[in-house]
Formats: sequence, C-alpha cells, structure tokens
Amino acid sequence: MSRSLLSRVRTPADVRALPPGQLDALAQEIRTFLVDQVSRTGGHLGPNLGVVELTIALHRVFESPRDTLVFDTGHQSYVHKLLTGRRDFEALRRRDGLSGYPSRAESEHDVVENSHASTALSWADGIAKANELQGRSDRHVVAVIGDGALTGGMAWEALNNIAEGQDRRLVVVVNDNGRSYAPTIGGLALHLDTLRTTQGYENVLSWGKRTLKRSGPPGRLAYDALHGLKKGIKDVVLPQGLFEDLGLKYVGPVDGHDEQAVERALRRAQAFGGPVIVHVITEKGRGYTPAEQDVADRFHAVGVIHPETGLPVAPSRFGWTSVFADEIVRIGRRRPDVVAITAAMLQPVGLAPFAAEFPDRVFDVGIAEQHAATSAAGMAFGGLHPVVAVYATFLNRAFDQVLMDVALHRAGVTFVLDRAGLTGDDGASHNGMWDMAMLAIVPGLRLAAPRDEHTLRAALREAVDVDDAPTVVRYPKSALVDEIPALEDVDGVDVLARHDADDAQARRVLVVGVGAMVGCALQVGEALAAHGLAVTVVDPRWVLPIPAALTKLVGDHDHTVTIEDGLVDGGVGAHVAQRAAEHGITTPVQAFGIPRDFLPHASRDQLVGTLRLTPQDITRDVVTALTRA
Ligand SMILES: Cc1ncc(C[n+]2csc(CCOP(=O)(O)OP(=O)(O)O)c2C)c(N)n1
Ligand SMILES: CC(=O)[C@@H](O)[C@H](O)COP(=O)(O)O
Ligand SMILES: [Mg+2]
Repeated sequence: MSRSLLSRVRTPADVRALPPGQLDALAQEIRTFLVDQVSRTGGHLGPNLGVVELTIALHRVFESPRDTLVFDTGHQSYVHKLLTGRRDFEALRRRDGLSGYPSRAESEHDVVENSHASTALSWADGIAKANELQGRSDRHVVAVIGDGALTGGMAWEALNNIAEGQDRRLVVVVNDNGRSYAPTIGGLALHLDTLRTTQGYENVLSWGKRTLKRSGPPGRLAYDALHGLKKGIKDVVLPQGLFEDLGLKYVGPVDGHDEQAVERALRRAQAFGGPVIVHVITEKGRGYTPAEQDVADRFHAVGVIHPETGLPVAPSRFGWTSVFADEIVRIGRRRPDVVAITAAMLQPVGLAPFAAEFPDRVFDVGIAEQHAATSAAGMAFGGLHPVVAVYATFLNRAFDQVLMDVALHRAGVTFVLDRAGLTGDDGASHNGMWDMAMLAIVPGLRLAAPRDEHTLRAALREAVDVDDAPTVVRYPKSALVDEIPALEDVDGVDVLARHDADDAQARRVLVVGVGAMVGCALQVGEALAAHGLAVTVVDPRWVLPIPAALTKLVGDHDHTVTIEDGLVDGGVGAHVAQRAAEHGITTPVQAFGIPRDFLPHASRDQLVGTLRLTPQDITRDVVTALTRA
C-alpha cells in the first residue's frame, strides 16, 4: 500500500477526486516520502513536514493554475511539487534536478521563484489587480506566508494595499508555526500567540471536531450557514484586532493538521469574494520525531542526514561561520560597546555563542534586514558598535539603508556577510554574488574578503575598530581552507607568492586573489610560472576601496589578473582597472568573476566549472590573452 495514493496523484484534480476519508493516509505517505528523500539530498525538511495538510487543502479548494498559488520564500513548496506531478526528488537542489523552490521552468503551477522572504503578499496584490483589470475577477489569488516572513516590512506594505481592494479575490494564508528558524520575535509574534492560545481556539477546535464527527456533511453545511459568508467570516470571538483593524476579514485560527478544518476555512474564504486572512496553526517538523524534538530550528534546512536518527551524515558544513562565532565572542569580551544584530537567523549566522554569553547585547529583529541596518545606525549614534550578521544575498534589500542611513551618517557599523559568493544548491536567489559590485559604490565603505581563518579573525578585529564608516567582512559557504601564509605585507597588501622567471625579458604578471578565490589565484600563479612568466600573487584582504598599494603593484607589472567570486561587472577587478586608468597606468587588467546572470542551482564546484573559474580555465584564458598581446 506504501505510496499508492501518492503515486495516483499526478495533478491537483487527482487530489480533489480523493474521498476525504483517504486524505490522512495521503498525508502520511507524503511525510514518509519527504523524510526518505530529503534525508538523502538535504533541503527544507521541517517547513515542508508542517504544511502537508495545508497544501492538500489548498489544492482541493482552489484550482491551480486557474487560481494562483504563491508561496512566500518558497522553501515550503515540496508538497505543492508532489501534488502537481513532480515526484522525482532524487536530485532535489542538484544540477538538473528539481529546484528547492518554486520554478516556472518546472511547472505552470509555480509562479514566484524569489526565495527572499516577505514578498508573496505584494506578488498576490499585483496578480489580483491584473486579474481585475483583465477580466479574470472570478479567479482567486492565494498567498501562503509564514509567521516569520510576516515580520518583514514588505508584507505589511502589501497588507495595507490589499485591504484597499475589497472586491479582489485574494486569500492570505498565514502559516503560523510560531517559528522562523527559532521562535518568531516581536509584537506580531505575541499577537499571533494570543490568537492561537486563547481558550476560544481550543473550544472551536473541539467543537468543530465534535460537530464533524457527529453530523458528517450536513453538519458541515450547518456550520457554514451559521458562520458562513461575510458575516460568519468573523468566525470565532477572538481578539482579531490587528487584521480586522486593517480592514481585512479574518478566519481562524484553524488547526493546520486537521485537513478538513483547513478545507472548511479555505472554502469560506473563497466564498467571501474579497481579501481574507486565514490563520492556520501548524507545527514545523510535524510527524518526524527528530525534527519535532529539535529545539534549535526543527530541521529548518538540513544537509544529508540519517533518516532514523536525523543526525548529520557529513561533518559541519559551516567552518567559516564557526570562526566568526568564536571571534565575535572574543571581541565582545574586550569591547562592551559591541552588539550583534541578526535578521531571524541567530544560529545560522553563528551568533548563538555571543547570545549565550551576552544575552542583552544581541538583537533578533525578525526578517527585517532594512530595519537591521538602520537601527544599527541608530545604535552607532548612541555609542555602540553594531555588528549586523546576515547572509550576503539578504543584504541586497537593505542597500538604501546601508547607503543613506549608515554611510551618509558615517556610522561605525560592521556588516558580516556569510554565504558570500557562490552558494549553489539554493539557486539564483541565494548566491551571495552581488555584494561587492553593489557596495563598491558606497562612499567611505570598506570591505574585507578574508582568505582563511587567520585573516577572517584579523578582518573582524580591524572592522570593529572603524567607528566613522561602514565596514563589511564577507566570507563563503565553502569549506574553510588551511592557513595561507603571506610572504610579505606591502602597505596592507599580502604578497603570497613570487615566481621569478629564468628569462629576464619574461613578462611580469600580477595575480590578485579575492577571499575564497585566493587558493585558485595561487594555482593560477604556479601554472603561469610554468609557462615561463614572472608572477606575483597577492591578496589585498581589504579589497574595497582598492588599496593604493595594489594600484602601484598593477603599475609595476605588464599584465594583471583578478579573480573573485562576485559579479565581474563592477566588481573588484573592474575597480582595479578603473583606479589604474585614473593613475595613467596602462597595464591590462583581465578580470575573472561571476557573469551578470541568474545562475541555475547546482553545487558550488559545478558552478565554478560551468563559469570557467577553475585554475585551469583561467590559466588558459590568461595565456591566450598574453599570446594575443
Ligand atoms: C529576506 C530574507 N531574509 C532571510 C531569509 C532566510 N530565511 C529563510 S526561511 C526563514 C524563516 C521563515 O520563517 P517562516 O516564514 O515562518 O516560514 P517557516 O520556515 O516557519 O515555514 C528565513 C529567516 C530569507 N529567505 N529572506
Ligand atoms: C530559505 C532560506 O533562505 C534558508 O533557509 C536557506 O536555504 C538556508 O541556507 P543554508 O543552508 O546555507 O543555511
Ligand atoms: Mg514560521
């Protein structure tokens, strides 16, 4: 019988055709499937285990793709994939396999691919407006948003707009599991908590179940008639203030693991004909004991794990993060003014040890990178030195705050960008590849790209000593490398290798490695030396603005090669070339980096290969360029 129901589901119509009595069994099969598959590939196990019944109900009540389903962040869309005909999870998040997020290339049922949180309600608002203007007003737009994503400011900008379109068929499903990674913070979380823990919720649950058990379909009709349509949408007597005051109808809270209860709530929202919030209570990691018992994050995003124990199969994937975690605590001990800010990712960015030692000096602001940056400027004004630790890709949305609130005000704020460069398996939206090109234009900002543990620790110490400008320290998701010692320090630029040529006339090549690409630069240096060239390999460490010593070194060579894991357009190499030109230096600069494109999901190593950023490819291209010259 195993997986028999699931194997019969190829389209949402198949889900709708199943009798209600089989839905619990379907949910059970889906959970078994998810644990089995995701333990082998890694992925967002906990969030998906929590939305099994909710997703079944969504596909039974609404008719995708005629009705549009939008998943905020999209990390909880595995069940949606299963119910829309995608069962091959063998290569989930791997090259040519299924994306870990919705993907338009995969299915007409997928709409939003951007896995940066808190955008779904704006998408839904836009789609509903388009439906209205283009004569599709009878279609529904349904946005599923987590309680964590609801802490993002953009979600509230959207709600404000959604409330205005009282005739638009827009349903906002709040998937409230009480957590982002860790428990969700702030006033909103408290409000949701009040809603979920009121006596009323418990009463409604048991009342609903009793009614259903007793009366079957007629009972359900009576329930709908009693509470139905616009009046009944007010549902139970609860402190609904927040949403109602915004002008949005509210249904709930609903037990998100009672599929029939969720269906009923969704049908009533569907019948309403205007914007409705459906508040669904779910449990992250539901049905998988290791996830349910995990206090840290309920298996939010796992690597390969043992399916029975939930224990990781491979050693820790986050060596760079651990070094940051350790050094920031050391800094915190000698600098009481240093405080830390996280946007709902305390554990993943490595701030948990700092929080344990200095609980009053760490602030989780929710998924609110913009607020993180500007409140950091405020803290700096007040005499603190904030360290804002975020993933590189998520700083994108706080660019204006970094520019206008931090840099313009010369605030001493340090941004620590984890997962910088190519991250790979999370796809286009997660590569931390935009940061250097984006931040290079911020006046006064200094950015370090350490190459190993030693330089990461040093960069952090140097960064928190700057009190009149933003500083940035960025490092990758790849494995931490062995220490790469410097031969010499030339005014802040580390010289890592010198290869003299036998021929005194040999051309002199400067190879500049940036951060995680320094190892590659050293290999390129050796390979070029083997071609008879005189090579110097350097690491500027503080790569932006371009150090004067580096510009001078460029002038001392016949050809310069820069290698970075950031955007090649407008990145470090582009700025090296520009500075050199400004100084009248004519040495050609050959820049290697990531092209201006959205990269498909694949492993980091595969992407490095596809982008021709291996030492062999780069050496070949440099030799070709020199031969042409
Ligand atoms: C702008 C942004 N910041 C941070 C993240 C990282 N992130 C991914 S999922 C997540 C937690 C989301 O919580 P919630 O919306 O409640 O969904 P759940 O995982 O609980 O289902 C975070 C912080 C992100 N995707 N986007
Ligand atoms: C959806 C999201 O933004 C995060 O959950 C992310 O997928 C985690 O990535 P890491 O595995 O690199 O921490
Ligand atoms: Mg949540």
